[in-house]
Amino acid sequence: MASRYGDYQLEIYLNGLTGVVPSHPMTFAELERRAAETLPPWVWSYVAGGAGDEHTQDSNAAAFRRWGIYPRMFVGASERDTSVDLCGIHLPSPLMMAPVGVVGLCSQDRHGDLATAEAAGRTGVPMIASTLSQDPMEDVAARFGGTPGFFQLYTPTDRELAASLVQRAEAAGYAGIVVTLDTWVTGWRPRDLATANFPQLRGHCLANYTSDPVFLERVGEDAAPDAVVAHWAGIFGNPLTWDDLPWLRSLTDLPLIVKGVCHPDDARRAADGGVDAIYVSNHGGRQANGGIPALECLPDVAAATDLPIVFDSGVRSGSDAVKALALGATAVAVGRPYVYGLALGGADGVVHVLRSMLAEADLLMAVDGYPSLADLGPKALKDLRA
Ligand SMILES: Cc1cc2nc3c(=O)[nH]c(=O)nc-3n(C[C@H](O)[C@H](O)[C@H](O)COP(=O)(O)O)c2cc1C
Ligand SMILES: O=C(O)C(=O)c1ccccc1
Repeated sequence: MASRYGDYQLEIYLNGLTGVVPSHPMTFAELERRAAETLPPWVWSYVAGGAGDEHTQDSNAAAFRRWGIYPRMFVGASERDTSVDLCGIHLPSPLMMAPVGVVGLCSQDRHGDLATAEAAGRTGVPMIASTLSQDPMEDVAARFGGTPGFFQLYTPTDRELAASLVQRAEAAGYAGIVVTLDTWVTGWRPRDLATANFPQLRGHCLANYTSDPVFLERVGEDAAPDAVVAHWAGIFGNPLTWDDLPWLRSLTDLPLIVKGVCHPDDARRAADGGVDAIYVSNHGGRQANGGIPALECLPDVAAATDLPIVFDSGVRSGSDAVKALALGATAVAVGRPYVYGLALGGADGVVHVLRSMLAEADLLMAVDGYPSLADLGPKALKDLRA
């Protein structure tokens, strides 16, 4: 399928002829600056912050500067094919929206999950809907408008609850399950500690639990908010081991994607355990500081497995996405950038951020002579550190 993502550029310039300039930022730096001004301080610090002194978080974005994309001439890449197949699911582009637990709180009406789902429907960019949402997963899925969606599972210690959440995702039409492995306990986050702020402990973003029959059976239909939070805090995180993988696999026939895998040995073992895709991520640097930029982990994981690979952590632009694809990702997810778009402009703001990223990537493939994603491999890149 030929992509027309670059047309967003023309649309913006043509609007300019009638005096209309884009109402949302055109760079990540400006997006971040304006989101900081717009979001309530306690939401901003939670979203923007990371683990420790945020060295890993900063390194995630900086790691893209190690690589330069070779421009190739006489290619005539006038049509680009950006479509991908992810576990049998056809996607018009390799871009995805990473699961963000507090996205619900990032729009003025506190229904940011629904606005994000609407943006998925308008762009064809899939949303990976977090377990931690302001609206139940069924209501989120109802807004996908034909774009496939994924459900991200935080595996609770209560196995029946885990099974119930996955069954609900299947019934609601989600196309795949993403199990996050790196966050069964919260990392050391100085910004949140300094403000003694943790949104879920204040009762936010627990709609998937309070709408779940198993959870309600445990706490009682009329449980007080404090009792809900206390029960949630008690069952939220399950420190899974390899022995749990057969059980996880048995929960669903949908594609199973494991998120947070950064070591090639873990990728091999997960593949042996029957998962359908590996999601390379260090949670945007929110969980462990002193780590490795996620992009640096990507080539080794890609070399270790034939499974499709989803990548996130530090992607801030279309050229970042192209580099991750060249280093072995099948699909690339963004976190904070679309959340900031949501904060500034609701669903329209998310659509703007996604279309801008897609347009930049598409035009880069045109200018640099890469007509399809298959043309983007390690040879498209120069290691500027070597
Ligand atoms: C505020 C916030 C909340 C997040 N919540 C979740 C979550 O609920 N589940 C999950 O798997 N990852 C969660 N993540 C991690 C993202 O899925 C993703 O790995 C990360 O944001 C990617 O890095 P980036 O923000 O640099 O693009 C969250 C990230 C942020 C910023
Ligand atoms: O904030 C996060 O990154 C996140 O996903 C999370 C959710 C619940 C508990 C701890 C971390």
